[in-house]
Amino acid sequence: MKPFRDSYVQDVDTLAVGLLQIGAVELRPNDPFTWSSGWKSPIYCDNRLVLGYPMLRDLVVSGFENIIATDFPAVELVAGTATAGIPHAAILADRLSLPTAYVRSQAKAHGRGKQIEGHVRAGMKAVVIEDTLSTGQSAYQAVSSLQEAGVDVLAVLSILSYDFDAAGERIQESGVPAYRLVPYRSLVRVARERGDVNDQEVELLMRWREAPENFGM
Ligand SMILES: O=P(O)(O)OC[C@H]1O[C@H](OP(=O)(O)OP(=O)(O)O)[C@H](O)[C@@H]1O
Ligand SMILES: O=C(O)c1cc(=O)[nH]c(=O)[nH]1
Repeated sequence: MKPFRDSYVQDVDTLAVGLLQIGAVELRPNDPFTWSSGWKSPIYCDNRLVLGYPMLRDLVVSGFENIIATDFPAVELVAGTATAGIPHAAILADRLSLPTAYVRSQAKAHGRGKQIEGHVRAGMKAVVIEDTLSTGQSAYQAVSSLQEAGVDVLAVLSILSYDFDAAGERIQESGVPAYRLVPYRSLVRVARERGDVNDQEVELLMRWREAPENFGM
């Protein structure tokens, strides 16, 4: 199975330019970011900012819609990862007139103690919406939770993926493919073309991607 899959009619460069223009991408090689996985990173991409730009937001949701129309027309549920996947999942579900739900990183410690919020039935065909795929832990934990509830997860759709080998292995193991609107390499290429980064920074960003777990150690 090919783990990382491209979107179809989505214009990757337009979307990458959009992310760069709104300042979603920040480089801090000398003061690394700490990621959700605990990894240290010279780059952070805050795709939550897309929510404040309706045209860019529309481009994202249209990109997801194209993937579904082409490869998963039978989808019955659009599930978001908490928290950053939730708004995109809700907008997409609204467009497709489908139910939406979201998956917490952990079951709630009070109330009904749920990890999956929303009405989910066993046998439903679903896609999982994620904003950024790094190690894939958040998205594929959501996939496992949904599968435990009997949901048939067809794919994970994200705005950006770093396309790490570690994520690729996780995807292969699960058998659920990951589509991304902007692959990391495209983001870096477009950033270089626009002059957002210089050749030295491009080299750092590409070298870092090969062994991301060791950065800043
Ligand atoms: O692929 P992974 O290694 O899991 O990393 C990616 C996840 O990390 C971020 O979420 P974060 O944990 O920061 O929470 P948020 O969505 O609530 O902002 C991001 O929104 C993804 O969900
Ligand atoms: O892995 C993460 O936590 C992460 C990376 C990134 O670039 N952006 C983000 O929101 N989270």
